[in-house]
Amino acid sequence: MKNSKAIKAAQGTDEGDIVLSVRDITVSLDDKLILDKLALDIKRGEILGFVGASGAGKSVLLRTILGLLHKQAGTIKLFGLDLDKASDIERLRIDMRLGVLFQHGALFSALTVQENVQVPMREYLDLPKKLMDELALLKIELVGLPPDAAQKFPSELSGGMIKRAALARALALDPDIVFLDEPTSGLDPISASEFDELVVKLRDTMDLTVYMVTHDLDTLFTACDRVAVLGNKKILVEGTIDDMLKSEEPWVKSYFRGKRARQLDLAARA
Ligand SMILES: Nc1ncnc2c1ncn2[C@@H]1O[C@H](COP(=O)(O)OP(=O)(O)OP(=O)(O)O)[C@@H](O)[C@H]1O
Repeated sequence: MKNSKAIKAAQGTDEGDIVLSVRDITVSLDDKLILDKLALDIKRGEILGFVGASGAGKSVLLRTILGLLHKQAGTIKLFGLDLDKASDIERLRIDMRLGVLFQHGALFSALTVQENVQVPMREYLDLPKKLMDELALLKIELVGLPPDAAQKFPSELSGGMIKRAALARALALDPDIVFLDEPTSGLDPISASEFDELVVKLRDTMDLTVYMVTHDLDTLFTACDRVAVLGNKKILVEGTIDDMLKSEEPWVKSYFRGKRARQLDLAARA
């Protein structure tokens, strides 16, 4: 366990500590059932790693939580509020407390890094340009990018810098929870591990809650407090890495006790 916030996150069962609560979510796309009465909670201050086989429905769940896909049944509560019952203004306030880093960074290629970071500010806030410029520079610095990255276009950045710029944009409104969709995919192992360290540091300093879809075993072993595994349209298993290592569920067993995972486990315990 990484720090006192993570310990608190692991202990907290109080309703107020649950940032996101998903119950009995059912989603069908093109008449194909993708998620079937799925349930999941994420507690304040924790880093939840979300894994599952390719095509299991991780992105579908994320997009459903964010309101980008329609669900057939179930409830999604963010900060204790049922999204189906939220008024427009409540929904807007909730949206302002969420940050999202989509797969592949998804920066606007025609905008500089600074302008990309300012997109959520322009969407939700009415701030003078000078203040927005200062805020964007603060976020750019926060994610470890040099100040001269602000005026660069995404095509001028390395893969690791693109992820950091996308993270800066996700943090633009000082969110309470960030959703990261495979943030380390495509990065070399050193950049990936630096990105993981950054996420942990931001969680510790900004009191963030992190929901991270990932295939990256390094990330799961080193950065995540808890892991949830999606399979058979539901959460198959959830718990700590130790719980994953003890699980007899076949997919979980082969994923977490395969050769590569065993090497990482030994390294983490050394
Ligand atoms: N908009 C859509 N319309 C129809 N089917 C879709 C749509 N989006 C996803 N699907 C289907 O839903 C299933 C789950 O896809 P999803 O992208 O959520 O998987 P995933 O677990 O995120 O996979 P990966 O790890 O490869 O990113 C797949 O069978 C996919 O083809």
